[in-house]
Amino acid sequence: MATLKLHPFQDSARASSLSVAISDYGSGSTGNFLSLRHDFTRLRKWESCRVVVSAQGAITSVENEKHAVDSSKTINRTLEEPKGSRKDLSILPKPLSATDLHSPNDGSKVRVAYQGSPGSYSEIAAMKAYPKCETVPCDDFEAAFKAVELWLVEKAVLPIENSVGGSNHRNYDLLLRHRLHIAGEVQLQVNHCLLGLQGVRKEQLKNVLSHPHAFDQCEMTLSAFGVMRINSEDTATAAQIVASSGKRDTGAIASARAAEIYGLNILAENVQDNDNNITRFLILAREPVIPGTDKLYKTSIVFTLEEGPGVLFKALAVFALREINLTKIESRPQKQRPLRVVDDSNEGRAKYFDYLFYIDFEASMMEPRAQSAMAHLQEFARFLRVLGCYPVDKV
Ligand SMILES: O=C(O)C(=O)C[C@]1(C(=O)O)C=C[C@@H](O)C=C1
Repeated sequence: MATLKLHPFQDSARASSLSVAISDYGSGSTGNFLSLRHDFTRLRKWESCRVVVSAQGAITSVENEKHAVDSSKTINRTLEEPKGSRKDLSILPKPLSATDLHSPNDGSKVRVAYQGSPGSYSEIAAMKAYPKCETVPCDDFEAAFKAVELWLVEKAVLPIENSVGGSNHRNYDLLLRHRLHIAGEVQLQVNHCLLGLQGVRKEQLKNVLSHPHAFDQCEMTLSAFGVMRINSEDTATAAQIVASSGKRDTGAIASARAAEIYGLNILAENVQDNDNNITRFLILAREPVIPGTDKLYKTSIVFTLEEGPGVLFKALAVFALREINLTKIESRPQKQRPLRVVDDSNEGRAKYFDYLFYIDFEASMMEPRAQSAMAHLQEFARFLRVLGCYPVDKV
């Protein structure tokens, strides 16, 4: 007997069976799949359930969990087996078949992982990129990366920068830690709404829940409003908590879609400080996009440089010399080697901080000027990786 805790990976409105992964994500093992035949149609997308499986692999009970969002990992499930019990051979990995791996080009049936709950901006971005996709909520970004790596989904969408708040640093670090490719970008106009329970007026609110980035984007509005801010995992989870708490003095900043999903009232629209509040998301995939020259392409790279005067200037010159426009530059500490010793000849040791440079430039890797710029950069970069070359998106 084993107990599994899972979230549906298929559109629960249609799912009659689920394929779930039971794996140790820490070791990066793959392919531990178990097929469950059960009618999960009453399980809503953001809910989890507890499934008890017999030694023969049959489902003996399915309990719907009351609380909508579970703090345990969405993707990382464990098989709890009582100590000393016989090994359950029926749950050994089932080989993937060609149909499991099939991913059509029209966007339908494409499964896209994102961090947060249904109604979050990341989910909205996934639906902008693949209107017919099946969106898969994940507890955190790490889980979204792993869902792609383990073939549970085809793509992951994650926010990387916002026109007002700037970069999402953690996601830059994750890009390097994992070996996924950037297969596209999504530019999304983010219009925040102030949400509350039905019949509540905005003057009644004492607390507002939301994601810290959403708070940053609504700084002036919230300061004028004088409410207590409470951080949540994402904006849609904030809306969900308000809906389930029943607290009339608590509101959320989230999308209009979140209001609809969780049955909240929109108390105010467009509460962001700047009308041009645009968040840029990256689409990650196991395979790179084969770049073309048919439309405008962007290339994202990351590199480190040797120590020396003007090295960053030289690195940037490889683009300027070829008239290649840079759209983003970001530097992040090298977590593996944050410091480098530059002089230990005198007393003490001179140490500099060691940085990684992330650059986005407007050119396709199919263009000779982009290829020669990379060859030129490689001459003095200690490390260089092309993260992806993908079509430019517009709002
Ligand atoms: O909280 C959400 O809904 C998200 O999708 C995350 C996120 C972010 O991290 O920047 C995405 C878009 C908005 O900028 C606000 C929040």
